Amino acid sequence: MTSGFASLPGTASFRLSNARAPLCLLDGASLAADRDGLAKVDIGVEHGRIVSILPAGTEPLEASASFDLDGGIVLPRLVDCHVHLDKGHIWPRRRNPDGSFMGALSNVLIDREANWSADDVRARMEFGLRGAFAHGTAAMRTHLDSLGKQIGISWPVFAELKAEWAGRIALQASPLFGIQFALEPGHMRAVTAAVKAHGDGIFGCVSHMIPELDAALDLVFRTAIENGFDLDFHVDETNDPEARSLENIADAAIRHGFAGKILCGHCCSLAVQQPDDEARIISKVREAGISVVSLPMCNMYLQDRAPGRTPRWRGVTALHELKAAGVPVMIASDNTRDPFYAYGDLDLIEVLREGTRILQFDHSGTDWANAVARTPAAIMGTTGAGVLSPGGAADVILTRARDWTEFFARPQTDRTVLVNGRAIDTTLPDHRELDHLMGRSA
Ligand SMILES: Nc1ccnc(=O)[nH]1
Repeated sequence: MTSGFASLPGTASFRLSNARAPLCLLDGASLAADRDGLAKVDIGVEHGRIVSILPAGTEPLEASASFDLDGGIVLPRLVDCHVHLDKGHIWPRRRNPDGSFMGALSNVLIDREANWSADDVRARMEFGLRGAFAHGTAAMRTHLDSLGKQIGISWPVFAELKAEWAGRIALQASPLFGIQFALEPGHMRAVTAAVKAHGDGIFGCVSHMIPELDAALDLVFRTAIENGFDLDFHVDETNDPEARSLENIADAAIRHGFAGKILCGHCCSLAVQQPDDEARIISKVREAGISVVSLPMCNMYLQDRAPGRTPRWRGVTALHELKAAGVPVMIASDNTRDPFYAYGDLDLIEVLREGTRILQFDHSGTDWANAVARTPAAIMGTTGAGVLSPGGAADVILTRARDWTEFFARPQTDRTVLVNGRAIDTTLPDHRELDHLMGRSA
């Protein structure tokens, strides 16, 4: 058992004193922030809930019932709105031979066909959930590969895990398949039935520039409207400027007067458009009420890769421009140790650190913590997650870092994670636990 650097009072009521918290993630308090956008606060906890957030030093402390953060940053537990738990950790048995997008797609397909039984999917998803929980994740949306026989395997496993993990991680799923399959009525019926039986009212697919794109999008939007689904798309994950399916999605949303939420992931090729095209597409995205999640670690891994050539592009979408236009923007983990991304551990502090470097969040405002907290919580409808608010659960990540440079300089592996006011075990699952599924021995 490890629970990080902080040893909290064992009482039902205590105070987290002299903490720094991002002002953008504090609700219900009027506070001043420093130049990093951090406010010095004392957080009162009673019976697992936050009862007060006051400027540090407002009320005298009883030393016995407080933990002094000594200026350390605290965050709410975080929200990961785009992951692939069903693919996670297959790398040892099915690598990506060249690190390319096509290499990822074809090797996942081979592994899925050969190995993705209910037991296999369950063990790997559970491994991912255990790590994410230990790192301090409160809510997560996973995509589930939804083609053929896999629909009947992965969705029931997902539903079981969602029930088992309720109260620890709020889990959602969205289906994943190439949009060409939207043209097959039998496929759409099967996926719709799986979402209705096991899902969370979220439907989606991967949009490509197929000739029938608009007709296929109409089928997807009609399915969503008939069933009251929100939508979640994988969009334009390529450096080909001809890939503008984001615009087709925005047009379809406007054409259908779609009232649900739409989350578009990746949108890489938006960053390689001519300025006029980029501005037009962003303005339609805004008008259509679409939110965008960038996946910086996976995008940098897969994009702009060619043998013997040094990459010149970071692979990420035009996230600053989208944000400036008023589009809700987020970042998330995406894949973990599978052919789409060889690394990763569902640690949103890593994602925020890498996102800060890859997307240069620094020098561009102090509210980027929203991108792994408040904004994805709103998109996922997980009320209360991703913010620190009086009345809310005392779900808090405690760190020793006093400003963003200390925070991002180190991986914060000594963090303490509170769930309902109690420190959880932050020991990570051992990769060896999956050896029996990988045909591997130590
Ligand atoms: N980046 C990704 C695209 C499609 N599927 C994945 O698992 N990951």
